[in-house]
Amino acid sequence: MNQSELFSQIQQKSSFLCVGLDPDLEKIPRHLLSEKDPIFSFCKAIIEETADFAVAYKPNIAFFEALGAKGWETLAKVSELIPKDIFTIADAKRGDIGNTSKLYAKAFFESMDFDSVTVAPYMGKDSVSPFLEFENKWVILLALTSNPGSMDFQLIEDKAGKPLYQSVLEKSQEWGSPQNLMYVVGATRGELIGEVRKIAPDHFFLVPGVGAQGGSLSEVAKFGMNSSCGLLVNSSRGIIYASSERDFAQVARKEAEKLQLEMRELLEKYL
Ligand SMILES: O=c1ccn([C@@H]2O[C@H](COP(=O)(O)O)[C@@H](O)[C@H]2O)c(=O)[nH]1
Repeated sequence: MNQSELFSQIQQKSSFLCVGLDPDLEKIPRHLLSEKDPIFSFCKAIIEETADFAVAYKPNIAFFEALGAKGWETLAKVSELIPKDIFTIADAKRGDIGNTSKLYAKAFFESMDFDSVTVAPYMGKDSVSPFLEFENKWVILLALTSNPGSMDFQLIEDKAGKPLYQSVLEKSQEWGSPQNLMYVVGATRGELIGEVRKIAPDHFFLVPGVGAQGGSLSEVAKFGMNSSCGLLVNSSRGIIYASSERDFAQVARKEAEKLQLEMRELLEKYL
């Protein structure tokens, strides 16, 4: 999916919601545990109920690979289930020497047909470029993450007072373009989202951290939206674990709809 197709989905659905699929056997409703593949049944129900409001799904690979070979099979089945007009993100946070990154890219873009994969910038250009070589696929580079530990490295300033995350944004724009490179920017970072937007005016941001991590959707829109929206705002636990009972999928639908209604207003306000 290219940038204008993504923007057109956002306009059609009046939504920039990404539903995060973080299925944990210890958290999914107990009645599903008797099913042949409880994680698949859980994700299927969530996707079916939330697809009207979502423009992206983000399976976090950790929750699947923790289950071994079976988890990878489930991930493949789940990714095939996502409607084709909805953007898919493999949240895998990969990146290694070029030779190895090439195989990570093949895993997510060829063996499975994800539109994008999250990548860590730490190993530099040759670790990121192999992902960028795939046509019509996206790298989503970690820039300013939502967790408290982002302070440890990302906010450290160089001698000129420039924080590391800003160097990541500037340097990486030499590797990819707004057509194949997005950035992870945490919803918990408040006004700093505006600083990121100044450095990367045309790139899409994947913004995790609303809901369970306490980030504010209205602040994200205020500081981060551009003329093509430029935002995919993720909520995982706030949607998928809103109920742990038999009604979990219907309650997830209500939570997704609530976010979409807020997003509709924000799109009307800022676009
Ligand atoms: O900076 C980051 C990067 C990735 N994540 C991931 O997004 C979801 C957030 O889940 P919630 O339940 O909505 O908090 C999860 O998969 C994280 O691994 C992030 O939170 N922050």
